[in-house]
Amino acid sequence: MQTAQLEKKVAKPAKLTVPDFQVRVDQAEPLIEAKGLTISYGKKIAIDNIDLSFPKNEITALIGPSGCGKSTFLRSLNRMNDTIPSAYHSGQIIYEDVDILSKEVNVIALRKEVGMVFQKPNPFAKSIYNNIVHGLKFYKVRKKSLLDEAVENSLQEVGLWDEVKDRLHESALALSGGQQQRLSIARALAMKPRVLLLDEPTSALDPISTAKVEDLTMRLKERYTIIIVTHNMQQAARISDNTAFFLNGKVIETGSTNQLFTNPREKMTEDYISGRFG
Ligand SMILES: Nc1ncnc2c1ncn2[C@@H]1O[C@H](COP(=O)(O)OP(=O)(O)OP(=O)(O)O)[C@@H](O)[C@H]1O
Repeated sequence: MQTAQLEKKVAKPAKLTVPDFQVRVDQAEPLIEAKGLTISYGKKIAIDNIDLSFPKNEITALIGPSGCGKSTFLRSLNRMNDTIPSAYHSGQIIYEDVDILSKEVNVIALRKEVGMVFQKPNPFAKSIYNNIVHGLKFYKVRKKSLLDEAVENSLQEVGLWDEVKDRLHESALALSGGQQQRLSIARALAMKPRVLLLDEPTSALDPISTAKVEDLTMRLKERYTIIIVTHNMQQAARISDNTAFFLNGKVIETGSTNQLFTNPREKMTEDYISGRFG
């Protein structure tokens, strides 16, 4: 009942109506799809006419050498590039039959659906509790029982609840780096997104914390569609279902992770995954 109330409250914010992403299209494959996407920063083309789709409830890894456009592409999926004045795009990204790059799209509603976690853990300088409820309060969720429930559920989801339940009102900045990154994921999950974008989420973490975040990511795909940028090819091979290899702003090859790593179609993919460049 409480969860239903929470969903209702989060799903229907008073001012967010265009477009209504709450309409669920079950079994629609792919969930999100770039079509002829080009992104430039001024005259510099960072993403060059890419077509790429992301199956629902699967993990897709974006790999490629530094500067090939992986983060630019990832950020376009929830319109984070909007904050960069020189960024310009053409093409489409289709989600729920809507081109999310369209000017009419409500970007705040989009970012609730398509959550993002960054390379460095970035908890707010607030308590653990207030980190989790930050987005919900923005959506005018005020009832304490709903907020409490969201905090417990999302911390349980990332395996942090038992570690922090006795210090929810202490600063999130006192957590370890690995815990902070799981808190960042929990904060995104509290908004009940459908898609989770992870931009090198373990590159600042030690091996044990990395393993925890990898295990968590694999568990989360039951409920979320996950797109992860990683420089760590073992990580891509361990956790992803699909991999896209980027080079110079283009997707050179995409396919199942198993196929791409064991039997790449393209010579450039083979050279990259075997460490000949990058
Ligand atoms: N804000 C920006 N302004 C101008 N150019 C940018 C900006 N962000 C990225 N670029 C350029 O766009 C290209 C793609 O960068 P991007 O960060 O997307 O690559 P990446 O593959 O994610 O790299 P890395 O693996 O090093 O993070 C690079 O040439 C980069 O210098």
